[in-house]
Amino acid sequence: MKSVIQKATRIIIKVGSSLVTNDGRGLDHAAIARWAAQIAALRALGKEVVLVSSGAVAEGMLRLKFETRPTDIHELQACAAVGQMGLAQIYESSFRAHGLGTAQVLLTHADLADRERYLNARSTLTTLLRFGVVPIINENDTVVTDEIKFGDNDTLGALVANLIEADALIILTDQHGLFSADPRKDPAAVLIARCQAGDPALEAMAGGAGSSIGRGGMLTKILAAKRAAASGAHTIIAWGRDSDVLTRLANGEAIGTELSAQTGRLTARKQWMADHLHTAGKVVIDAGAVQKLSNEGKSLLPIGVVEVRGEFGRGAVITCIAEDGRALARGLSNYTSAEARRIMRKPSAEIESILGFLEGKELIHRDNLVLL
Ligand SMILES: Nc1ncnc2c1ncn2[C@@H]1O[C@H](COP(=O)(O)OP(=O)(O)O)[C@@H](O)[C@H]1O
Ligand SMILES: N[C@@H](CCC(=O)OP(=O)(O)O)C(=O)O
Repeated sequence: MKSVIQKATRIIIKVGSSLVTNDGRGLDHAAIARWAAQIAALRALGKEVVLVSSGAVAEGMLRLKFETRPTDIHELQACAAVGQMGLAQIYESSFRAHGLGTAQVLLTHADLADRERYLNARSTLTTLLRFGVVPIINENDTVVTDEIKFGDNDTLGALVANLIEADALIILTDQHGLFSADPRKDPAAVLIARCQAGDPALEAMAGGAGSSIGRGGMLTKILAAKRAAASGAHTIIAWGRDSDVLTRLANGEAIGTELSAQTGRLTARKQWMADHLHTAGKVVIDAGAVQKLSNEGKSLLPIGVVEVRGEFGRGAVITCIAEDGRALARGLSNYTSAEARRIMRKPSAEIESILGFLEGKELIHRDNLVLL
């Protein structure tokens, strides 16, 4: 049977500060070169990869000659800004050696909390993947304060997995995976090879960060796996210093800890939509569209829409109703209510000339549609 990583086509890989900066001694060029080579190999297998990299603060501290982590938020932010330049430079040159381009994406909490910005972040990331570029993500530390920080990149990695509906999240760290207790403190601790993401028993095993370099520790990794599982992504926690860790995973080797998601990607999305009680708007669809949706499992095209009710934005959950008022389905709209009114009853080939752009030839794609 194929492993989670063999099956995955879209993978988020998160690397922690201690790995990236050689425990705070400075950017680990050799390790970064090895990850770049392995990610190039994953891409050659047809997999899309997004890298979430920590290390800006640790690298900036070194460059600005801080012996200990500053407590002043602005000094920390200055470190992050300086260190991020180092990260961008080393990733760009390491991937370039394999003919791959990189793109820097710095995100804040506000970017993912606001629907419009969330959708923009999603479109940009998927566009970068389409261009064959490797997005390198970090938190935009220079503009966030403590209260609105993701705080740790394990959480950010999981949110990115949710954002672009990745199949898997690989968290590389300085331990071989999740142990029954913190191995730095308990020599009898044993590696947990497989478990279910979200199992509350795991939280009791995980402690905080093992060094002053890392932020999250194991608990944030366990919680990240739970969050990733909500959109159907499986998580692997593995030892990032293993020189072939990513290729071994891609070859189906069972290394590290696998935290499996209980629901598949599509099911998770459809469940989320089914749970959405308050929908922003409604579209009335004709008999032909009712047939396509209910009996043929097809997408909803604008041509089958006869009326748009309420106001909604792109990406809103809307309800599809038949002309007799029966609610039939719920789904994510590719267009705003105003745009939907302009393209309803029109063939999809005309969308671009009417609106000046094309978000999709469907008003609701069938992957984003759940029948009621
Ligand atoms: N149950 C556990 N299993 C493995 N590591 C644990 C556990 N509990 C706490 N840890 C600690 O978590 C550390 C990894 O987290 P962290 O230092 O934040 O790394 P990273 O920079 O990779 O995010 C390990 O070095 C380890 O000491
Ligand atoms: N944005 C911060 C990341 C902090 C962080 O989450 O560190 P880690 O626990 O090592 O993944 C930085 O680049 O320094």
